[in-house]
Amino acid sequence: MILLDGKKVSNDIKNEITEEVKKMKAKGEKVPHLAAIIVGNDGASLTYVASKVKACERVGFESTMIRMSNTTSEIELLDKIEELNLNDEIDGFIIQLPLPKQIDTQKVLMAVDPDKDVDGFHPMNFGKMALDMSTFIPATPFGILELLDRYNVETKGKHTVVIGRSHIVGRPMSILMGRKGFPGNSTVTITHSHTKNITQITSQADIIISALGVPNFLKAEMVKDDVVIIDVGITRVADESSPKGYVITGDVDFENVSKKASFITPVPGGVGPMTIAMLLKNTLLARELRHK
Ligand SMILES: Nc1nc2c(c(=O)[nH]1)N[C@@H](CN(C=O)c1ccc(C(=O)N[C@@H](CCC(=O)O)C(=O)O)cc1)CN2
Repeated sequence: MILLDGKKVSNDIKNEITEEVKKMKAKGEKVPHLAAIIVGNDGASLTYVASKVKACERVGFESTMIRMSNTTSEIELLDKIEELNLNDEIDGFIIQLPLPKQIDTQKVLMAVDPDKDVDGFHPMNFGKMALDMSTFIPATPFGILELLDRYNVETKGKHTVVIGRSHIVGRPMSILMGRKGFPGNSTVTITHSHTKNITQITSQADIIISALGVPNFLKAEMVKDDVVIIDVGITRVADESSPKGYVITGDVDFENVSKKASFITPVPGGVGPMTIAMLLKNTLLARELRHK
């Protein structure tokens, strides 16, 4: 079994981006600038945004974090987005999800200038991705592609089963794994909460990408030998014995499934760190596109 080490690969990517930024600085160019809007006080979201800011510092990007209260109205958020759309200093920005329930997420994401949409969530960028056009690919799916690529995991002609159909991971992942090219050329099945007899499907999969958010959902008896496992689950499970009071738990019963797998991502240290690294890649791309 080979561990798909997202922590290591994300570090490599950050080092590569750092070199690019040094070249930009040497030429007197302005470095990429990422902004992140966070609405409310969700602990996990605050951690992720803090990691994004820290990652920007590490590679030499500029960053701006914008905090808005939990009671922010949709109009207030749309005004802030328009401000960032028009701010020439900002190359790309994200709105950390999930948003409080008074805000229509889809409406807000559609207000982002597609050229600054480094999360790749705007319908125009999603459509371009589905049509194999060059665009911003959402960071988590982009990170999974990069991991498969760097470990040379064969995807052509394989049966990929995606568990979960979220707009952030499952849906884009199912499109990307079925597209022409590498990684891709896979035959894809997407499963969700209405899928009947999921074990019958997962047990035929060569590659399983699980983005369900149910800790330890995927058991050893649900997979075949030599399966490739990508675990996108990052649920905080209460655990008084741990210093933080919780442990990050994936969708996959790692201890038992790893005994059958050919490749597997750990949680933590797999897909999560890749998400941050690929956001930086998208921000670099946004900078390049705006100044070419
Ligand atoms: N606007 C966005 N919102 C959200 C996205 C996104 O891509 N854009 N994805 C997730 C959260 N997320 C990034 O925002 C994210 C999740 C997890 C990690 C990560 O590094 N996880 C670590 C564990 C971290 C911990 O201790 O909590 C790991 O898996 O090793 C990074 C980013 C939803 N919202």
